[in-house]
Amino acid sequence: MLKRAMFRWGQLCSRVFAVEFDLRTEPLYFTLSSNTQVLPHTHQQLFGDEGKLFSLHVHCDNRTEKARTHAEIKHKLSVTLSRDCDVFEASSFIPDVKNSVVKGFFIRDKSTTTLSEDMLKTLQQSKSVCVFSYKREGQYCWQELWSPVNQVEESVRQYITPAAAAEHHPSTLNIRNSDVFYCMKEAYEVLQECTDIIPESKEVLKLVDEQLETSRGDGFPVVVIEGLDATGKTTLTEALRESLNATLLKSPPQCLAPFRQRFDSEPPLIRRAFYALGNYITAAHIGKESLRAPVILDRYWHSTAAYAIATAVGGRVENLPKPGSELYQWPEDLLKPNLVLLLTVSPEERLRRLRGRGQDKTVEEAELEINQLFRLKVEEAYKRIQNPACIIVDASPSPQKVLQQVLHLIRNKMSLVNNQLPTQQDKKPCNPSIHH
Ligand SMILES: Nc1ncnc2c1ncn2[C@@H]1O[C@H](COP(=O)(O)OP(=O)(O)O)[C@@H](O)[C@H]1O
Ligand SMILES: Nc1ccn([C@@H]2O[C@H](COP(=O)(O)OP(=O)(O)O)[C@@H](O)[C@H]2O)c(=O)n1
Repeated sequence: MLKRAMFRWGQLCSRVFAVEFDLRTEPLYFTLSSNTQVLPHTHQQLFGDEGKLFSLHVHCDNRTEKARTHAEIKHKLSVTLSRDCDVFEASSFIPDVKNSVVKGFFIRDKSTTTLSEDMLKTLQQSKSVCVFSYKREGQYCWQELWSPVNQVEESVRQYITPAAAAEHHPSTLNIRNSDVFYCMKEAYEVLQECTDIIPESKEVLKLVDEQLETSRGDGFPVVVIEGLDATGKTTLTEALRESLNATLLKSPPQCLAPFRQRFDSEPPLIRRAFYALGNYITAAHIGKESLRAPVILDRYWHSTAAYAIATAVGGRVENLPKPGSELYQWPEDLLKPNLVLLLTVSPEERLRRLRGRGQDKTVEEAELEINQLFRLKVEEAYKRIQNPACIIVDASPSPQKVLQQVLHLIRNKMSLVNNQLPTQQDKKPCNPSIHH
């Protein structure tokens, strides 16, 4: 059974394994070979230490089950293992082949307890988890299928062989349709697959279905304000609404608010599909509202994609998909805004504003505070998104100055596309049911 499962990933020897040993450096890459290979210093750091070494990989055909199993294991490892255990994100992939990644973890257990073995034993009973152990012999190290009783049928000893860095970081290979969705159908299908395990999915899909096809003609301008938490989006969007007599919308829309907490606790595949669908509901609202007034949007697809990419991509900013990658392309079926503005402030000013506000942050935002790398990746991903790209706005001056600067940008842009900004009297009666 174990052996069969293993080969369902494709030939093991054509795969590269990556262990995120130190998030500030490249992952450690290795392949498997039947020949012995002296490990270089870099790999000795991982394999050369004392302790028991294991890796486990989640590989099942059902993507929602796979995503949930991976998240459950991650949680279990973090709450159960002792302090003497190091757990690293690990994956196996075929270089530069999309969707070839099998995600998992590498465990280095220096404790004298059997906690990790006990847990692996339980996990291994699941048909979707494959566990390897690593043994050292002088300067060599080999991998074999792990069994608690050392009785794995046909277990083959495969020597660890260092491999060159992949051109595309493995975590970028599975982004499309797992973390970022480029058409509504793909995100919709994910929630359809979860209706049994997450009953709220049905309600979300119903809300999506209720939105009519939207096509936007030559309505009023649509301006998106993006940025990390506490960069001043709420302050600015409110001020713009006043100044331009505009309609203020958000993504995710208010109608999804009751479901947000539920989906925020789900693994990325499901969580990101939820936010992706939120954009399509907001798009339908934009279509209607922009016929009668300018629309200001507090977050839209740039946020969905930038946060998803930055979370999916491990380690350094250099690991992000390269500028120009198709992963930064706006979905073809999602209504495009006329202008996207990215508010930026220095990390120090942002922290000052966060503290001043003193309110609860989402887990992700709390992570931003301690995780400079993540913050840098979100901002960089924002800047790489194309068609429409965002214009960067320095949001460190006073609210009034930021507003003036942004009004200037909007007026410039609108005179270029020949779009009129309305006067107070121009605003047409609104449909209160879609006011957010
Ligand atoms: N231009 C500004 N200068 C100084 N403080 C600001 C400015 N804009 C917003 N703030 C303050 O920073 C905090 C976060 O602003 P907010 O508009 O809520 O950000 P966001 O909606 O992006 O999370 C609030 O306390 C707000 O009063
Ligand atoms: N259009 C959007 C908006 C938010 N999001 C997600 O929601 C989180 C931020 O939302 P938030 O409500 O905490 O942001 P603020 O409006 O409080 O700054 C991000 O972490 C994104 O993962 C998204 O994916 N797409």
